[in-house]
Amino acid sequence: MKRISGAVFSSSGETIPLIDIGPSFSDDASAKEAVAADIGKACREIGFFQITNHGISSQARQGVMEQARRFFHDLPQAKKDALHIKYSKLMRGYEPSGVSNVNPDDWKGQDGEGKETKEAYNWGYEPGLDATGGDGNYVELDLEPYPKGANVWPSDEDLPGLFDAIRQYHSEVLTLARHLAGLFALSLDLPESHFDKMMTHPGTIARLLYYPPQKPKKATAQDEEIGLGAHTDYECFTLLFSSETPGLEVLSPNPDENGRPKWISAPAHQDCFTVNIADFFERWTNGLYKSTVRVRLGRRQYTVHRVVNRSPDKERYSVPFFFSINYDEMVSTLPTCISEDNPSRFNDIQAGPYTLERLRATLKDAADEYHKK
Ligand SMILES: O=C(O)CCC(=O)C(=O)O
Ligand SMILES: [Fe+2]
Repeated sequence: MKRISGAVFSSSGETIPLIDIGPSFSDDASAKEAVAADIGKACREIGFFQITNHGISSQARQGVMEQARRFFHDLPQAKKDALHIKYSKLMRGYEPSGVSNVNPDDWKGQDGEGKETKEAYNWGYEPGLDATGGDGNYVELDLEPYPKGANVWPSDEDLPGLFDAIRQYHSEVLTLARHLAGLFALSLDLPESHFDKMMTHPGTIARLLYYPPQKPKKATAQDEEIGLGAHTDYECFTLLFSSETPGLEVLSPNPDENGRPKWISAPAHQDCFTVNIADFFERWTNGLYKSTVRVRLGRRQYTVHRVVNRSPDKERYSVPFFFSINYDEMVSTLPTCISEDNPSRFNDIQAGPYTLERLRATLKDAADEYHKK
């Protein structure tokens, strides 16, 4: 066992490490290297960690949480329905429960009904959400240039202040994500600036998520209600902020004493962000950094994280931010992750088309018809 920044870290990955990234903002190269080393270790072992002293203002955090509550509670259903993702070919806007399942197994036996209870509101990068203003070359997931972004926002009359709160949150978190990308580079024996040229107009999808409290369980019910099924994320890494109702669960690399999957509940601290590695980065690092711990049991394969709001009376809200590089960027396996003994296991991939394909796979057939047109 090793203690990292106050958190108990077990080498078998039984807890989610907590890393104080404050020292990484100093000019002291060795302090930066030390934080990068802690991050690298967490990424190789479990692919999840939490960060404190991240620099995101409490105004940005509280502001976006307040807007999440207002979006799901105060906006009339008809106004939400007018923003339905079915009107957006990039799945921007309002996603009622039942429209998508991140785990395709969850469609089965549901008579076409989705199993997940979450509701979402999705948006993506636009230059106005980036503190740098972008480089003028943004292209979307489908590689089309949308100078103003493909987003669909509620009107300022319906939800005054929502756009401003989201703009502040998105731009602060994007600045942090670029900083973290530098630490990831250091942790992989690359210069800190290695990713800079690839994140001048980076794909960044974010969403407000709402998980209702658990309904009383029927005697006949087999399963608990799932907020968001077992899945991995698709991009480079995710930065998650949530309300204080816990719900995020991460699959342990070790099964429980009966050989069943063991889920670790992620603490929901108001001053922490949870960071996890996603599939694009796992491929890019030749599998060195884990987006997924897979446990095979019978015919089912369990993947790395899910959300179950177990509270009978408290709602959970969260705001994940999925960080990608520029969507038009094509990447080959990072040079420091390959050697003669460990050649690249993955083909070159382009960030936008890869992510779009993964997103579309979460939609049920009816919605697919629309989006695949
Ligand atoms: O809401 C959460 O806690 C996690 C959300 C998540 O895993 C996702 O949106 O991919
Ligand atoms: Fe996720």
